[in-house]
Amino acid sequence: MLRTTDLTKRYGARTALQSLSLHLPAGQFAALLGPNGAGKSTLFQVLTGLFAADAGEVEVAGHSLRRSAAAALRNIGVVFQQVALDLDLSIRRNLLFHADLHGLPRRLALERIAVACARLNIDADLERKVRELSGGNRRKVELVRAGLHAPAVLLMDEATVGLDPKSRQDLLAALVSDVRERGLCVLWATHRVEEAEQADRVLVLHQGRLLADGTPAQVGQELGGRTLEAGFIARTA
Ligand SMILES: Nc1ncnc2c1ncn2[C@@H]1O[C@H](COP(=O)(O)OP(=O)(O)OP(=O)(O)O)[C@@H](O)[C@H]1O
Repeated sequence: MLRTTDLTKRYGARTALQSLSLHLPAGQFAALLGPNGAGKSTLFQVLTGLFAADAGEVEVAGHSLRRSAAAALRNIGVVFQQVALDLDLSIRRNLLFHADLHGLPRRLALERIAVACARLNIDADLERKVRELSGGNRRKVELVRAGLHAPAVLLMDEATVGLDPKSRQDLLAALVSDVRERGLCVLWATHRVEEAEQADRVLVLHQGRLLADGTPAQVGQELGGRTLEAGFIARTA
């Protein structure tokens, strides 16, 4: 579903991604675990076409990002670290704007907005301006927006920042059901080991390279720790 082959990205003399090759199938919830500066955001910027890679290939749902960018990008939903909503528009207007960009029929868009907002408990606030919402609820609007065009691949960069424990749990439950029922492929960038432990698979990124790849238990062992956290800290500190 999502494949990178020998992906390399440099900023001047600094190499942020070094020959990174990954394959994530449909129906998998993968955590991209890396310390600050590992290259997680850079990978997302390359995957979403914001930056061109210096070398290597990206394929999304069978479409090459280089040769068929529009088709590849149609299959990606993304939540970046920074909030990117129009603060002076209501939740509904922000979401409809995104739906229009993707050419979603209005009735379908309204239906998906209603269902997704109810799932994350922000349906009572649909007409409120985003400026009036708490940081956590703004985050939820971004999450709804990322999934509105039903992408095959969802990229989440530190998606739970600002969410309280209950909201974090709701979000994870909603994602897991999309992964299991709809075959969604999720790549969840985080530096929180406890979040990575809930994923089907953990990819550990360090200094732009893949350090370990497997189930949370396998990766803990591969990194030589008694737990995933111990191994992660020992090898990336
Ligand atoms: N625009 C830029 N110009 C120069 N160097 C950059 C730029 N963006 C990132 N870097 C460098 O590239 C490397 C990877 O950074 P990146 O932001 O991708 O890491 P990250 O894993 O997302 O980190 P964090 O968890 O802190 O967000 C770091 O060494 C960073 O300093």
